Amino acid sequence: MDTLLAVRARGVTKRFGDVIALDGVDLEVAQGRIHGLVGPNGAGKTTLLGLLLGLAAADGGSLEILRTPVGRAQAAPEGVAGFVDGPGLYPALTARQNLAALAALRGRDRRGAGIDEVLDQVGLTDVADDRAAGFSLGMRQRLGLAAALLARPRLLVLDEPSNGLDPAGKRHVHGVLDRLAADGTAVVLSSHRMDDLEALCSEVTVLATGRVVFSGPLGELAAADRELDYRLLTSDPTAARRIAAGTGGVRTLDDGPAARLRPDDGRLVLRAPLPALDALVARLVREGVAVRELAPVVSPLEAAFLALTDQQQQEDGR
Ligand SMILES: Nc1ncnc2c1ncn2[C@@H]1O[C@H](COP(=O)(O)OP(=O)(O)OP(=O)(O)O)[C@@H](O)[C@H]1O
Repeated sequence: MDTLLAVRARGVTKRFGDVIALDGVDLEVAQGRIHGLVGPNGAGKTTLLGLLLGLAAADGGSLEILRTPVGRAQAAPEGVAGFVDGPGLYPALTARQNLAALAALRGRDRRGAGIDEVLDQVGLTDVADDRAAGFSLGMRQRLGLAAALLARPRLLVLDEPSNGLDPAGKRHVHGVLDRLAADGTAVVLSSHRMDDLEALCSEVTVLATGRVVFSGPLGELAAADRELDYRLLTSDPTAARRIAAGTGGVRTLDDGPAARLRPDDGRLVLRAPLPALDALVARLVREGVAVRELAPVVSPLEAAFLALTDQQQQEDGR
């Protein structure tokens, strides 16, 4: 339903000279969703996030943010916050002073601005009076998130928010984003990490060379009928190879780039869609070959991502 959309982009284009950074991008993000933006380097993720933040204007197409049409003017509607290319901070100021300065810029009284609350939310209370200049990348990311939270956003836009975060920091930030989404805030974030996306997002948009090659629920991206590469360890590798060769839809990968995937321990590397793999396992068991290990070479999500983006880049001749 349109009324619940925080972002609605139709055919958005953005050029930098001869470079088409975004080429007819459609994007819909509903309130309360955490939407991941993924794609190879140069795919257009930062450019798109910048448009959502009002840091630049699109050259074509239409963009509605929080149900407000965004025209050529470079200003995001009230209720949008976040950062691209790392948060902008004053290194000489402490974490608390950075947030107070921001609150003052927004014309808010520092006591009523909720500075202590957002420092607590991102886990920076203990270093609130330390200068940002001494902060690690992960701490700067958290302070950037705190700055965005001060604005009480209904659309939060984050470029690589997990950059530099240790596992505990990542879990903390994920918790903050989950709670925001549960309260109805839409979050759009970019990431190169498939594990982050799987942990955080229910839906993703995959960009390649400025175009959307997939947009929808994560589960649909890792479709069951897609071919994946698997490593298979059995009690009898020779018999397993013979049986795999005789199972429709299963290919044994021994040559070319796949050879590097083959460990020297009797494991086979196979390429197959899930139904063919099921048939192979059933045949192995019937013929008395024990399956000791069967695992995808890369996660189904990563494989789907690589397949989609490779295909687009080949079509574009890149
Ligand atoms: N200010 C700019 N001037 C010129 N070209 C630009 C500018 N910003 C982006 N581009 C180009 O637009 C394309 C998309 O860049 P963008 O930074 O949006 O990609 P990205 O998906 O965020 O990449 P990465 O994963 O490396 O951050 C690239 O070809 C880039 O070189």
